[in-house]
Amino acid sequence: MAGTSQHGKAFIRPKKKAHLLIIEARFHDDLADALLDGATNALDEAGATYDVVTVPGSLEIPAVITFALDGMGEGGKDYDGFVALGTIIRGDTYHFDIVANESSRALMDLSVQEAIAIGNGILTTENDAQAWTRAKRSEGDKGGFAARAALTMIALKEQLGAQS
Ligand SMILES: Nc1c(NC[C@H](O)[C@H](O)[C@H](O)CO)[nH]c(=O)[nH]c1=O
Ligand SMILES: CC(=O)[C@@H](O)COP(=O)(O)O
Repeated sequence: MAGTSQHGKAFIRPKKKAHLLIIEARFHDDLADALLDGATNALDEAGATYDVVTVPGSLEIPAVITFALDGMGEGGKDYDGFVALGTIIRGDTYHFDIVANESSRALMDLSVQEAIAIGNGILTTENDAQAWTRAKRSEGDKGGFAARAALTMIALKEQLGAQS
């Protein structure tokens, strides 16, 4: 099936027992369950631990990462990385482009400017069918992919010397 390759050899695991924050947008509830199932399964398999916070829509995800980063400087919980989960399905208006482009742009800005490990598991699809194919753990498992991507970025940060 097109678009669901897992690129398994690209994934590496951190040496440390990583603790991550999963931020899930539940705008599409059942799809959110499927993405979370994939992400938590991948982190469990890797021996990582995680907290989960829920937001209404994908546009809220990047700010939660900023809240967590601010909290880490103020005695809050430490996170080694972040997993963003959500589904954006095209509707009739330009809103799709706003939500899809701005959520990804903000995640990219955060990852580069703050040097943090983020796995982007926000689906942007034309319809429900495309979303389900990608969200299900038994099919595209994009939640699992995003979690493994976050772990890989944590490992690369370890290897390249930037300490969190
Ligand atoms: N249409 C979708 C949204 N829209 C909601 C926004 O993300 C946001 O919650 C709202 O504008 C309030 O700030 N979110 C998704 O995750 N998926 C969609 O398809
Ligand atoms: C993200 C979307 O496009 C969406 O859910 C909004 O739908 P619409 O553009 O029909 O208002």
